[in-house]
Amino acid sequence: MALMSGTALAREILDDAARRARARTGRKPCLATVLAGDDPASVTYVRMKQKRCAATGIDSRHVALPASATTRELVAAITELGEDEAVDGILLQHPVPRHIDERAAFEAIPPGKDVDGVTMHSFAAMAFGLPGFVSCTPGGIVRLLDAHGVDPAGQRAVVIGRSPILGKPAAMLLLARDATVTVCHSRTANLAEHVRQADIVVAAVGKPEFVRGDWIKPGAVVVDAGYNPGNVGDVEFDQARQRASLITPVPGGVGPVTIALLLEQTVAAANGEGQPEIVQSGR
Ligand SMILES: Nc1nc(=O)c2c([nH]1)NC[C@@H]1CN(c3ccc(C(=O)N[C@@H](CCC(=O)O)C(=O)O)cc3)C=[N+]21
Repeated sequence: MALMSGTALAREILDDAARRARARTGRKPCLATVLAGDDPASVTYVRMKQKRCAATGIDSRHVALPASATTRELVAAITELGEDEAVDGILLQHPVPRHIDERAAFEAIPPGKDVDGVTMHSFAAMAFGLPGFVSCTPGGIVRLLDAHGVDPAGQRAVVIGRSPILGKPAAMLLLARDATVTVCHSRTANLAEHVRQADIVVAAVGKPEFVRGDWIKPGAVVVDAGYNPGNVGDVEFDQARQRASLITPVPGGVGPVTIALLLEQTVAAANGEGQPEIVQSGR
């Protein structure tokens, strides 16, 4: 078993982003973070993102809305950031309070500022293999595989979880890399049987140690994208590591790479790169 560490890769991505910040504009890029409510885990995650911005030469601006904010109020706040020329990227922290229409809020982010890759535009571009911003955790997973010499082409990949910003886009990106992708979820029958067949396992359920170590096929590559309180992943790490050829630790695996991608895409947005293009057939 070898560890698929994310800290070194994140460092590389961030160093590169820091070097390219200001390249075109002469000013620092700016990431706006938006948080509705005061969920303690979300507050911590947003703070981590802001700290990483500061260390990378990226300005950040924070918009805090009360948990009682309406969909209209959240959409209005995001629309304003979208129109603000000083803002290059917008991150709306997920999850939002239950009464808010999260999809409507995400769609208020203009595609060119969707550095978190959460809009329908970004998802479609990702699914069609067109230029655009990728969802940060799924993008980070593919970068981790690349950095460790894992080519998904022709491999059986099992993604556990189908959330709009994690499992589903992760499946699309693995498909784009020619993996044979199975998406498992809460209604999947015989989950263990699916996982036992997998050359690459991506765990994105959000349940601590939900994926049992003895489900892992010997030699498989295991990516744990679970964020649970207390820094516990979705995979039973100690048991899984005895079977896996490569496995991401938690912490120090997918998490740091996720944030690195967010900042990389913020710099790209500021430099006018990754700007989604409308593709016309010309026919
Ligand atoms: N719109 C949106 N985009 C997101 O990307 C998003 C989100 N909402 N909501 C919540 C999840 C969670 N998330 C994490 C990112 C990095 C770490 C991370 O770097 N964790 C450190 C540990 C941190 C610690 O020590 O507490 C690690 O894994 O090494 C964790 C969690 C992004 N998310």
